[in-house]
Amino acid sequence: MDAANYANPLTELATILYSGIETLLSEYNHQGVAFPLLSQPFTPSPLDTNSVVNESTCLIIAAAHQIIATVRAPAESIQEHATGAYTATALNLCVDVHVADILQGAGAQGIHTRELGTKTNIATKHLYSTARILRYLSTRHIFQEIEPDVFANNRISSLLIKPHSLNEIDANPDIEFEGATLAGFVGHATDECLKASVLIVPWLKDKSTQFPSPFNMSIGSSISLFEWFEAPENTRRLRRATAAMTGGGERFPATIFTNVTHCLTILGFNWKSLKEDAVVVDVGGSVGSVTYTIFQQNKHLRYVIQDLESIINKEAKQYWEEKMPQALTDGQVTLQVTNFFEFQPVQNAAVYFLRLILHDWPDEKCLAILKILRRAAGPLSKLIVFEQIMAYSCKYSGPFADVSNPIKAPAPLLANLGMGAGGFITMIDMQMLTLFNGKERTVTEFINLGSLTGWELEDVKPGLMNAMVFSAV
Ligand SMILES: C[S@@+](CC[C@H](N)C(=O)[O-])C[C@H]1O[C@@H](n2cnc3c(N)ncnc32)[C@H](O)[C@@H]1O
Repeated sequence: MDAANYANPLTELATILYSGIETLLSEYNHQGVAFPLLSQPFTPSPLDTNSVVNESTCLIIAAAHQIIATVRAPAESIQEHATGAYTATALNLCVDVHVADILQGAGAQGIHTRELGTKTNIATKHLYSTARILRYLSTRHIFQEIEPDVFANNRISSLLIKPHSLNEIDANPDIEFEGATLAGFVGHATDECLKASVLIVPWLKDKSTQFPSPFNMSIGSSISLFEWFEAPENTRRLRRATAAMTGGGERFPATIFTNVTHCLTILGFNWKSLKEDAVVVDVGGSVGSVTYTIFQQNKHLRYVIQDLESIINKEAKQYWEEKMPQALTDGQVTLQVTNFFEFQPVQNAAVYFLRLILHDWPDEKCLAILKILRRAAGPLSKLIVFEQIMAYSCKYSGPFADVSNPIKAPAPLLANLGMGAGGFITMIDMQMLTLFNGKERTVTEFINLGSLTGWELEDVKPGLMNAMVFSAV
Protein backbone atom coordinates (compact mmCIF):
# COMPACT_ATOMS: atom_id res chain seq x y z
CA MET A 1 0.00 0.00 0.00
CA ASP A 2 1.12 3.53 -0.80
CA ALA A 3 2.44 4.94 2.49
CA ALA A 4 0.80 8.32 1.79
CA ASN A 5 -2.67 6.73 1.58
CA TYR A 6 -2.19 4.42 4.51
CA ALA A 7 -4.44 5.51 7.36
CA ASN A 8 -2.71 4.51 10.57
CA PRO A 9 -5.34 3.63 13.22
CA LEU A 10 -3.34 5.71 15.69
CA THR A 11 -3.80 8.83 13.57
CA GLU A 12 -7.52 8.13 13.24
CA LEU A 13 -7.79 7.64 17.01
CA ALA A 14 -5.93 10.91 17.60
CA THR A 15 -8.36 12.70 15.26
CA ILE A 16 -11.35 11.31 17.19
CA LEU A 17 -9.68 12.33 20.45
CA TYR A 18 -8.94 15.92 19.34
CA SER A 19 -12.33 16.41 17.81
CA GLY A 20 -13.99 15.08 21.01
CA ILE A 21 -11.95 17.47 23.15
CA GLU A 22 -12.82 20.40 20.87
CA THR A 23 -16.55 19.60 21.06
CA LEU A 24 -16.37 19.16 24.84
CA LEU A 25 -14.57 22.45 25.50
CA SER A 26 -16.73 24.39 23.10
CA GLU A 27 -19.89 23.13 24.86
CA TYR A 28 -18.46 24.32 28.21
CA ASN A 29 -17.62 27.69 26.59
CA HIS A 30 -21.03 27.90 25.02
CA GLN A 31 -22.71 27.26 28.39
CA GLY A 32 -20.36 29.70 30.18
CA VAL A 33 -19.04 27.03 32.58
CA ALA A 34 -15.32 26.54 33.34
CA PHE A 35 -14.03 23.04 32.58
CA PRO A 36 -13.33 21.26 35.90
CA LEU A 37 -9.71 20.66 36.89
CA LEU A 38 -8.47 17.24 38.02
CA SER A 39 -6.56 18.91 40.86
CA GLN A 40 -9.72 20.46 42.38
CA PRO A 41 -12.31 18.62 44.50
CA PHE A 42 -15.43 17.51 42.64
CA THR A 43 -18.41 19.84 42.57
CA PRO A 44 -21.63 19.02 40.71
CA SER A 45 -22.04 20.90 37.43
CA PRO A 46 -25.12 21.69 35.35
CA LEU A 47 -23.24 20.02 32.48
CA ASP A 48 -23.00 16.63 34.24
CA THR A 49 -26.12 15.50 32.37
CA ASN A 50 -25.55 17.49 29.16
CA SER A 51 -25.89 15.16 26.16
CA VAL A 52 -23.16 16.87 24.03
CA VAL A 53 -20.76 16.61 26.98
CA ASN A 54 -21.72 12.98 27.63
CA GLU A 55 -21.33 11.90 24.02
CA SER A 56 -17.99 13.64 23.47
CA THR A 57 -16.74 12.29 26.83
CA CYS A 58 -17.57 8.73 25.71
CA LEU A 59 -15.65 9.24 22.45
CA ILE A 60 -12.64 10.79 24.21
CA ILE A 61 -12.44 7.96 26.77
CA ALA A 62 -12.89 5.31 24.07
CA ALA A 63 -10.15 6.84 21.89
CA ALA A 64 -7.76 7.52 24.80
CA HIS A 65 -8.02 3.93 26.10
CA GLN A 66 -7.53 2.52 22.61
CA ILE A 67 -4.49 4.77 22.08
CA ILE A 68 -2.99 3.51 25.36
CA ALA A 69 -3.71 -0.11 24.39
CA THR A 70 -2.05 0.56 21.02
CA VAL A 71 1.10 2.37 22.10
CA ARG A 72 1.89 0.76 25.46
CA ALA A 73 4.11 -2.30 25.47
CA PRO A 74 1.60 -5.20 25.46
CA ALA A 75 3.41 -6.91 28.34
CA GLU A 76 3.00 -3.76 30.43
CA SER A 77 -0.73 -3.70 29.69
CA ILE A 78 -1.08 -7.29 30.87
CA GLN A 79 0.95 -6.61 34.02
CA GLU A 80 -1.12 -3.53 34.85
CA HIS A 81 -4.45 -5.32 34.43
CA ALA A 82 -3.32 -8.52 36.18
CA THR A 83 -2.47 -6.50 39.27
CA GLY A 84 -5.72 -4.51 39.29
CA ALA A 85 -6.49 -5.97 42.73
CA TYR A 86 -3.93 -3.53 44.17
CA THR A 87 -6.06 -0.60 43.03
CA ALA A 88 -9.06 -2.21 44.74
CA THR A 89 -7.12 -2.86 47.94
CA ALA A 90 -5.65 0.63 47.99
CA LEU A 91 -9.11 2.16 47.64
CA ASN A 92 -10.40 -0.18 50.34
CA LEU A 93 -7.74 1.11 52.75
CA CYS A 94 -8.58 4.74 51.97
CA VAL A 95 -12.28 4.21 52.70
CA ASP A 96 -11.66 2.04 55.74
CA VAL A 97 -9.40 4.54 57.51
CA HIS A 98 -11.11 7.64 56.06
CA VAL A 99 -8.10 9.01 54.14
CA ALA A 100 -10.15 11.29 51.84
CA ASP A 101 -12.07 12.65 54.84
CA ILE A 102 -8.85 13.42 56.72
CA LEU A 103 -7.23 15.06 53.69
CA GLN A 104 -10.31 17.20 53.17
CA GLY A 105 -9.55 18.99 56.46
CA ALA A 106 -6.06 19.90 55.18
CA GLY A 107 -7.25 21.41 51.90
CA ALA A 108 -4.85 22.11 49.06
CA GLN A 109 -1.65 21.92 51.17
CA GLY A 110 -2.31 18.26 51.96
CA ILE A 111 -1.00 16.11 54.80
CA HIS A 112 2.32 14.36 55.31
CA THR A 113 1.78 10.61 55.72
CA ARG A 114 3.51 10.64 59.12
CA GLU A 115 0.55 12.69 60.39
CA LEU A 116 -1.90 10.08 59.16
CA GLY A 117 -0.84 7.68 61.94
CA THR A 118 -2.76 9.18 64.83
CA LYS A 119 -5.73 10.01 62.64
CA THR A 120 -6.11 6.61 60.96
CA ASN A 121 -4.98 4.05 63.55
CA ILE A 122 -2.36 2.79 61.12
CA ALA A 123 0.64 1.50 63.07
CA THR A 124 3.55 3.96 62.98
CA LYS A 125 5.86 1.29 61.54
CA HIS A 126 3.50 0.99 58.53
CA LEU A 127 3.10 4.66 57.74
CA TYR A 128 5.63 4.55 54.95
CA SER A 129 3.63 1.73 53.38
CA THR A 130 0.63 4.04 53.47
CA ALA A 131 2.63 6.66 51.54
CA ARG A 132 3.46 4.00 48.96
CA ILE A 133 -0.20 3.05 48.65
CA LEU A 134 -1.22 6.69 48.18
CA ARG A 135 1.55 7.14 45.62
CA TYR A 136 0.24 4.09 43.75
CA LEU A 137 -3.19 5.73 43.61
CA SER A 138 -1.79 9.21 42.80
CA THR A 139 0.07 7.69 39.85
CA ARG A 140 -3.34 6.54 38.64
CA HIS A 141 -4.80 10.05 39.20
CA ILE A 142 -6.67 9.20 42.41
CA PHE A 143 -5.28 11.64 45.08
CA GLN A 144 -2.23 13.80 44.30
CA GLU A 145 1.25 13.86 45.82
CA ILE A 146 1.98 17.56 46.04
CA GLU A 147 5.37 17.24 47.80
CA PRO A 148 7.35 14.11 48.70
CA ASP A 149 5.05 12.00 50.93
CA VAL A 150 2.49 14.83 51.20
CA PHE A 151 -0.89 13.98 49.73
CA ALA A 152 -4.07 15.93 48.97
CA ASN A 153 -7.43 15.09 47.48
CA ASN A 154 -8.21 15.70 43.85
CA ARG A 155 -11.42 15.61 41.79
CA ILE A 156 -11.60 11.81 41.93
CA SER A 157 -10.55 11.07 45.52
CA SER A 158 -12.83 13.84 46.86
CA LEU A 159 -15.79 11.65 45.91
CA LEU A 160 -14.74 9.21 48.65
CA ILE A 161 -15.44 11.80 51.39
CA LYS A 162 -18.32 10.67 53.59
CA PRO A 163 -21.10 13.20 54.29
CA HIS A 164 -20.89 12.70 58.09
CA SER A 165 -17.84 14.12 59.89
CA LEU A 166 -15.41 11.71 61.58
CA ASN A 167 -16.55 12.98 65.00
CA GLU A 168 -20.14 12.17 64.14
CA ILE A 169 -19.15 8.72 62.87
CA ASP A 170 -17.12 8.07 66.05
CA ALA A 171 -20.15 8.97 68.14
CA ASN A 172 -22.49 6.80 66.06
CA PRO A 173 -20.77 4.28 63.74
CA ASP A 174 -24.16 3.29 62.27
CA ILE A 175 -24.20 6.49 60.19
CA GLU A 176 -20.80 5.91 58.57
CA PHE A 177 -22.21 5.16 55.10
CA GLU A 178 -25.34 7.32 55.18
CA GLY A 179 -25.28 9.13 51.82
CA ALA A 180 -21.72 7.87 51.25
CA THR A 181 -22.53 6.23 47.93
CA LEU A 182 -19.02 5.91 46.50
CA ALA A 183 -17.34 5.03 49.78
CA GLY A 184 -20.09 2.42 50.13
CA PHE A 185 -19.43 1.14 46.62
CA VAL A 186 -15.69 0.86 47.30
CA GLY A 187 -16.29 -1.04 50.55
CA HIS A 188 -18.79 -3.45 48.98
CA ALA A 189 -16.74 -3.99 45.80
CA THR A 190 -13.44 -4.48 47.60
CA ASP A 191 -14.65 -6.68 50.43
CA GLU A 192 -17.41 -9.22 49.73
CA CYS A 193 -17.21 -8.86 45.90
CA LEU A 194 -13.41 -8.99 45.72
CA LYS A 195 -13.17 -12.01 48.05
CA ALA A 196 -15.77 -13.85 45.96
CA SER A 197 -14.26 -12.80 42.61
CA VAL A 198 -11.03 -14.68 43.30
CA LEU A 199 -13.19 -17.84 43.27
CA ILE A 200 -14.65 -17.28 39.79
CA VAL A 201 -12.22 -19.76 38.22
CA PRO A 202 -12.71 -22.66 40.70
CA TRP A 203 -16.46 -21.99 40.64
CA LEU A 204 -16.54 -22.17 36.82
CA LYS A 205 -14.72 -25.49 37.00
CA ASP A 206 -16.89 -26.90 39.80
CA LYS A 207 -19.15 -29.54 38.20
CA SER A 208 -21.33 -29.86 41.32
CA THR A 209 -24.31 -27.56 41.86
CA GLN A 210 -23.41 -27.02 45.50
CA PHE A 211 -22.73 -23.30 45.17
CA PRO A 212 -25.06 -21.10 43.10
CA SER A 213 -22.38 -18.41 42.65
CA PRO A 214 -18.72 -17.60 43.39
CA PHE A 215 -20.03 -15.55 46.34
CA ASN A 216 -21.70 -18.69 47.73
CA MET A 217 -18.44 -20.59 47.33
CA SER A 218 -16.68 -17.81 49.27
CA ILE A 219 -19.05 -18.09 52.24
CA GLY A 220 -19.42 -21.88 52.00
CA SER A 221 -23.22 -21.71 51.90
CA SER A 222 -25.98 -21.47 49.32
CA ILE A 223 -27.90 -18.64 51.03
CA SER A 224 -28.36 -15.50 48.95
CA LEU A 225 -26.30 -12.35 49.46
CA PHE A 226 -29.44 -10.64 50.81
CA GLU A 227 -30.01 -13.37 53.43
CA TRP A 228 -26.31 -13.32 54.35
CA PHE A 229 -26.49 -9.55 54.92
CA GLU A 230 -29.17 -10.15 57.56
CA ALA A 231 -26.71 -11.85 59.97
CA PRO A 232 -25.76 -9.42 62.79
CA GLU A 233 -22.04 -9.61 61.94
CA ASN A 234 -22.82 -8.31 58.44
CA THR A 235 -24.89 -5.29 59.44
CA ARG A 236 -22.14 -2.80 58.54
CA ARG A 237 -21.71 -4.54 55.19
CA LEU A 238 -25.44 -4.32 54.53
CA ARG A 239 -25.44 -0.59 55.27
CA ARG A 240 -22.44 -0.13 53.02
CA ALA A 241 -23.93 -2.12 50.13
CA THR A 242 -27.27 -0.32 50.52
CA ALA A 243 -25.46 3.04 50.20
CA ALA A 244 -23.68 1.72 47.10
CA MET A 245 -26.90 0.46 45.51
CA THR A 246 -28.72 3.71 46.26
CA GLY A 247 -25.87 5.51 44.47
CA GLY A 248 -26.18 3.05 41.58
CA GLY A 249 -29.88 3.90 41.38
CA GLU A 250 -29.12 7.65 41.38
CA ARG A 251 -26.96 7.11 38.29
CA PHE A 252 -30.22 6.52 36.43
CA PRO A 253 -32.31 9.71 36.49
CA ALA A 254 -36.04 9.41 37.17
CA THR A 255 -36.83 10.61 33.64
CA ILE A 256 -35.95 7.19 32.25
CA PHE A 257 -39.04 5.73 33.94
CA THR A 258 -41.45 8.46 32.89
CA ASN A 259 -42.32 9.51 29.39
CA VAL A 260 -40.15 12.41 28.24
CA THR A 261 -38.57 13.65 25.05
CA HIS A 262 -34.83 14.10 25.33
CA CYS A 263 -32.75 15.15 22.33
CA LEU A 264 -35.56 14.09 19.99
CA THR A 265 -35.71 10.65 21.63
CA ILE A 266 -38.70 9.39 23.61
CA LEU A 267 -37.60 7.83 26.89
CA GLY A 268 -39.65 5.66 29.20
CA PHE A 269 -43.10 4.16 28.82
CA ASN A 270 -46.12 6.33 28.03
CA TRP A 271 -48.10 5.81 31.26
CA LYS A 272 -50.66 8.39 30.12
CA SER A 273 -51.79 5.90 27.48
CA LEU A 274 -53.23 3.69 30.27
CA LYS A 275 -56.88 4.08 31.30
CA GLU A 276 -58.12 5.49 34.64
CA ASP A 277 -57.59 2.94 37.45
CA ALA A 278 -55.47 0.63 35.30
CA VAL A 279 -53.26 -1.49 37.57
CA VAL A 280 -49.46 -1.29 37.46
CA VAL A 281 -47.51 -3.97 39.36
CA ASP A 282 -43.94 -3.25 40.50
CA VAL A 283 -42.59 -6.81 40.78
CA GLY A 284 -39.68 -7.09 43.24
CA GLY A 285 -40.10 -3.36 43.76
CA SER A 286 -38.22 -3.07 47.06
CA VAL A 287 -39.64 0.07 48.74
CA GLY A 288 -41.25 1.13 45.45
CA SER A 289 -39.05 4.12 44.59
CA VAL A 290 -39.65 3.66 40.85
CA THR A 291 -43.40 3.42 41.45
CA TYR A 292 -43.17 6.65 43.45
CA THR A 293 -41.57 8.42 40.47
CA ILE A 294 -44.26 7.16 38.09
CA PHE A 295 -47.06 7.78 40.61
CA GLN A 296 -46.15 11.46 41.03
CA GLN A 297 -46.91 12.12 37.37
CA ASN A 298 -49.67 9.54 36.89
CA LYS A 299 -52.28 9.86 39.59
CA HIS A 300 -54.92 8.18 37.38
CA LEU A 301 -53.41 4.71 37.89
CA ARG A 302 -53.41 2.17 40.73
CA TYR A 303 -50.18 0.58 41.88
CA VAL A 304 -49.17 -2.66 43.60
CA ILE A 305 -45.63 -2.95 44.98
CA GLN A 306 -44.52 -6.52 45.59
CA ASP A 307 -41.47 -7.82 47.43
CA LEU A 308 -40.47 -10.25 50.17
CA GLU A 309 -42.02 -9.92 53.61
CA SER A 310 -39.06 -8.27 55.35
CA ILE A 311 -39.00 -5.47 52.76
CA ILE A 312 -42.75 -4.91 52.35
CA ASN A 313 -43.73 -4.93 56.02
CA LYS A 314 -40.83 -2.81 57.22
CA GLU A 315 -38.99 -0.57 54.77
CA ALA A 316 -41.68 -0.22 52.09
CA LYS A 317 -44.36 0.54 54.70
CA GLN A 318 -42.13 3.14 56.34
CA TYR A 319 -41.19 4.67 52.94
CA TRP A 320 -44.81 5.21 51.86
CA GLU A 321 -45.99 6.28 55.31
CA GLU A 322 -43.36 9.03 55.19
CA LYS A 323 -43.80 10.04 51.55
CA MET A 324 -47.46 9.57 50.74
CA PRO A 325 -49.51 7.90 53.52
CA GLN A 326 -52.76 8.81 51.82
CA ALA A 327 -51.93 6.68 48.80
CA LEU A 328 -51.94 3.67 51.15
CA THR A 329 -55.15 4.57 52.96
CA ASP A 330 -56.96 5.39 49.69
CA GLY A 331 -55.86 2.04 48.29
CA GLN A 332 -54.22 3.73 45.31
CA VAL A 333 -50.95 2.08 46.33
CA THR A 334 -50.96 -1.45 47.76
CA LEU A 335 -47.94 -3.09 49.37
CA GLN A 336 -48.07 -6.83 48.80
CA VAL A 337 -45.85 -9.62 50.11
CA THR A 338 -45.16 -11.85 47.11
CA ASN A 339 -42.47 -14.32 46.14
CA PHE A 340 -42.02 -13.87 42.39
CA PHE A 341 -40.97 -17.50 41.99
CA GLU A 342 -44.19 -18.82 43.46
CA PHE A 343 -47.30 -16.94 42.41
CA GLN A 344 -48.57 -13.68 40.91
CA PRO A 345 -51.68 -12.58 42.83
CA VAL A 346 -52.63 -9.70 40.48
CA GLN A 347 -54.40 -11.09 37.42
CA ASN A 348 -54.71 -9.15 34.15
CA ALA A 349 -52.80 -6.03 35.23
CA ALA A 350 -52.28 -3.34 32.61
CA VAL A 351 -48.53 -3.41 33.29
CA TYR A 352 -46.17 -5.68 35.21
CA PHE A 353 -42.72 -4.12 35.50
CA LEU A 354 -39.36 -5.39 36.70
CA ARG A 355 -36.53 -2.97 37.42
CA LEU A 356 -33.06 -4.44 37.97
CA ILE A 357 -34.53 -7.85 38.80
CA LEU A 358 -33.58 -10.09 35.86
CA HIS A 359 -29.88 -9.17 36.03
CA ASP A 360 -29.75 -10.72 39.53
CA TRP A 361 -30.68 -14.17 38.23
CA PRO A 362 -29.47 -16.87 35.81
CA ASP A 363 -31.64 -17.68 32.77
CA GLU A 364 -33.60 -20.57 34.32
CA LYS A 365 -34.71 -18.38 37.24
CA CYS A 366 -35.66 -15.52 34.89
CA LEU A 367 -37.73 -17.93 32.82
CA ALA A 368 -39.57 -19.00 36.00
CA ILE A 369 -40.33 -15.34 36.92
CA LEU A 370 -41.53 -14.47 33.41
CA LYS A 371 -43.68 -17.61 33.04
CA ILE A 372 -45.53 -16.84 36.28
CA LEU A 373 -46.15 -13.28 35.09
CA ARG A 374 -47.38 -14.53 31.70
CA ARG A 375 -49.85 -16.89 33.39
CA ALA A 376 -51.30 -13.97 35.36
CA ALA A 377 -51.32 -11.57 32.38
CA GLY A 378 -54.35 -10.84 30.19
CA PRO A 379 -54.19 -10.49 26.39
CA LEU A 380 -53.53 -6.73 26.61
CA SER A 381 -51.14 -6.77 29.58
CA LYS A 382 -47.68 -5.32 29.00
CA LEU A 383 -44.47 -6.39 30.64
CA ILE A 384 -41.84 -3.67 31.01
CA VAL A 385 -38.28 -4.60 31.86
CA PHE A 386 -36.08 -1.70 32.98
CA GLU A 387 -32.49 -2.84 32.59
CA GLN A 388 -29.31 -1.86 30.85
CA ILE A 389 -28.67 -3.61 27.54
CA MET A 390 -25.27 -5.21 27.04
CA ALA A 391 -23.77 -4.18 23.68
CA TYR A 392 -21.43 -6.50 21.81
CA SER A 393 -17.95 -5.05 21.45
CA CYS A 394 -18.14 -5.95 17.73
CA LYS A 395 -20.68 -4.75 15.14
CA TYR A 396 -24.27 -5.89 15.65
CA SER A 397 -26.99 -5.37 13.06
CA GLY A 398 -29.84 -7.52 14.44
CA PRO A 399 -33.12 -6.34 16.02
CA PHE A 400 -32.97 -3.11 18.03
CA ALA A 401 -29.37 -2.46 16.94
CA ASP A 402 -29.82 1.31 17.42
CA VAL A 403 -30.62 1.03 21.12
CA SER A 404 -27.96 -1.58 21.66
CA ASN A 405 -25.28 0.89 20.50
CA PRO A 406 -26.89 4.33 20.88
CA ILE A 407 -23.70 6.28 20.08
CA LYS A 408 -22.30 5.47 16.65
CA ALA A 409 -18.67 4.48 17.05
CA PRO A 410 -16.40 5.84 14.30
CA ALA A 411 -13.75 3.34 13.11
CA PRO A 412 -11.40 2.16 14.50
CA LEU A 413 -13.21 2.41 17.87
CA LEU A 414 -14.92 -0.70 19.23
CA ALA A 415 -18.64 -0.82 18.44
CA ASN A 416 -19.54 -0.49 22.16
CA LEU A 417 -16.99 2.37 22.49
CA GLY A 418 -14.80 0.17 24.67
CA MET A 419 -14.19 1.86 28.00
CA GLY A 420 -16.08 4.92 26.70
CA ALA A 421 -19.46 3.21 27.11
CA GLY A 422 -18.96 -0.52 27.63
CA GLY A 423 -16.84 -0.20 30.78
CA PHE A 424 -19.61 0.31 33.32
CA ILE A 425 -21.99 -2.39 32.12
CA THR A 426 -19.27 -5.03 31.68
CA MET A 427 -18.06 -4.26 35.23
CA ILE A 428 -21.60 -4.64 36.64
CA ASP A 429 -21.91 -7.85 34.61
CA MET A 430 -18.87 -9.27 36.43
CA GLN A 431 -20.41 -8.27 39.77
CA MET A 432 -23.66 -10.03 38.86
CA LEU A 433 -21.71 -13.15 37.89
CA THR A 434 -19.72 -13.05 41.12
CA LEU A 435 -22.55 -12.42 43.54
CA PHE A 436 -25.54 -14.17 41.96
CA ASN A 437 -24.55 -16.00 38.77
CA GLY A 438 -26.71 -13.24 37.28
CA LYS A 439 -25.91 -11.30 34.14
CA GLU A 440 -26.33 -8.16 32.09
CA ARG A 441 -28.04 -9.31 28.89
CA THR A 442 -27.81 -8.44 25.22
CA VAL A 443 -31.01 -7.47 23.46
CA THR A 444 -31.02 -10.90 21.80
CA GLU A 445 -30.94 -12.56 25.22
CA PHE A 446 -33.93 -10.48 26.36
CA ILE A 447 -35.81 -11.38 23.16
CA ASN A 448 -35.10 -15.08 23.80
CA LEU A 449 -36.19 -14.96 27.45
CA GLY A 450 -39.44 -13.38 26.25
CA SER A 451 -40.10 -15.78 23.41
CA LEU A 452 -39.61 -18.81 25.69
CA THR A 453 -42.22 -17.49 28.14
CA GLY A 454 -44.95 -16.01 25.91
CA TRP A 455 -43.74 -12.40 25.75
CA GLU A 456 -42.76 -10.58 22.57
CA LEU A 457 -40.39 -7.62 22.68
CA GLU A 458 -42.26 -4.91 20.77
CA ASP A 459 -40.41 -1.71 21.69
CA VAL A 460 -37.25 -0.53 23.41
CA LYS A 461 -37.06 2.99 24.80
CA PRO A 462 -33.41 3.98 24.94
CA GLY A 463 -31.59 5.67 27.79
CA LEU A 464 -28.94 5.02 30.41
CA MET A 465 -31.34 2.29 31.42
CA ASN A 466 -33.66 0.93 28.73
CA ALA A 467 -37.39 0.34 29.01
CA MET A 468 -38.14 -2.88 27.12
CA VAL A 469 -41.84 -3.23 26.43
CA PHE A 470 -43.14 -6.76 25.85
CA SER A 471 -46.66 -7.78 24.86
CA ALA A 472 -48.35 -11.03 25.70
CA VAL A 473 -48.47 -13.51 22.80
C1 LIG B 1 -31.83 -5.19 42.93
S1 LIG B 1 -33.25 -5.03 43.93
C2 LIG B 1 -34.30 -4.11 42.84
C3 LIG B 1 -35.39 -3.43 43.57
C4 LIG B 1 -36.30 -2.53 42.73
N1 LIG B 1 -36.90 -3.21 41.61
C5 LIG B 1 -35.53 -1.31 42.28
O1 LIG B 1 -35.17 -1.24 41.10
O2 LIG B 1 -35.30 -0.41 43.11
C6 LIG B 1 -33.94 -6.67 43.88
C7 LIG B 1 -35.22 -6.82 44.68
O3 LIG B 1 -35.74 -8.14 44.47
C8 LIG B 1 -36.31 -8.57 45.69
N2 LIG B 1 -36.45 -10.03 45.68
C9 LIG B 1 -35.45 -10.95 45.74
N3 LIG B 1 -35.98 -12.19 45.69
C10 LIG B 1 -37.34 -12.04 45.58
C11 LIG B 1 -38.43 -12.96 45.47
N4 LIG B 1 -38.20 -14.27 45.45
N5 LIG B 1 -39.68 -12.46 45.36
C12 LIG B 1 -39.90 -11.12 45.39
N6 LIG B 1 -38.91 -10.19 45.49
C13 LIG B 1 -37.64 -10.66 45.59
C14 LIG B 1 -35.31 -8.08 46.72
O4 LIG B 1 -35.88 -8.07 48.01
C15 LIG B 1 -34.99 -6.71 46.17
O5 LIG B 1 -35.85 -5.72 46.70
